[in-house]
Amino acid sequence: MQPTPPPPAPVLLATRSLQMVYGTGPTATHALAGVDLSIAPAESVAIMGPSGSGKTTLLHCLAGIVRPTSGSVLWREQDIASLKDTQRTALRRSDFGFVFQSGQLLPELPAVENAALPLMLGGMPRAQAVATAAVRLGELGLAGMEDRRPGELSGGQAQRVAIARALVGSPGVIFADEPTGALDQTTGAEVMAVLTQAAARSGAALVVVTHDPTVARWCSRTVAMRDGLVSGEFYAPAGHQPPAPATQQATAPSAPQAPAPQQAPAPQQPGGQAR
Ligand SMILES: Nc1ncnc2c1ncn2[C@@H]1O[C@H](COP(=O)(O)OP(=O)(O)OP(=O)(O)O)[C@@H](O)[C@H]1O
Repeated sequence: MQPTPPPPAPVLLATRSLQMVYGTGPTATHALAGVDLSIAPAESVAIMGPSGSGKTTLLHCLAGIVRPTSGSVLWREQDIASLKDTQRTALRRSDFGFVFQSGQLLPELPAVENAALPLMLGGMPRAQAVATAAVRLGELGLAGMEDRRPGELSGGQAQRVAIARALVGSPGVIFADEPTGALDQTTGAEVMAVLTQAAARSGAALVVVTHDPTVARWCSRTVAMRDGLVSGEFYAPAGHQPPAPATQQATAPSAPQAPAPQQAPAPQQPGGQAR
């Protein structure tokens, strides 16, 4: 008797035959050459690859920041590549969160207002938005720092504010482009601990573009890119737990105690479960 195949994993976000060409004629750059990718709800996916392989272009297409040349981007089965710019902007505000490398906070606003911005832009009254953002900051270990301006925060604290801002509207997915790129290794590990735990707690999927294999190890899957195509996928073993943060203070106070570290497969090395 044949065993019953497992049910297909649910899909939150997907690309189908995704192509992105910058420019025309002989100078055209084929940044994405036909990418098929499916991301499940609450999954964490790292996108790695050499410089110029198309990682950021893929992230921008997934997030509806740019419109692909051809192919589709399916968000909850809706093709967002065919939406008008105003519709994609509204979708980004309501359903997506973003964390970038650095410099993303408004320097004149206190931390809590930076974190509250997506809610205020969505029409929530200021007092309610600020109160909601303050709760998020507290969850991420920033209680007492609500009134500090970005210039009064460390790089790691500023990234926590950015993570709070990304999560404040309870998005279905968070996109992070080199979120630790401006940080040292220890602070970067702390930020990845906070980011992955906070995304998991809120049930959001996470898509991280990174050059750094130690960042990718925080994710349950690594997608390798080369020349605008997916060249391999590596899954962390079942029960994968990310590496323990460098210090216990690295985790948000409300986060569960990190279990003993269990090594995820190094991306792009034999031993990972390529599919
Ligand atoms: N706006 C643009 N106009 C023209 N070409 C672009 C544009 N953005 C990206 N490209 C080109 O598309 C290709 C893929 O770029 P992309 O930034 O997606 O790669 P990447 O893997 O993220 O690179 P990196 O790791 O260096 O950030 C590169 O050849 C790049 O030069």
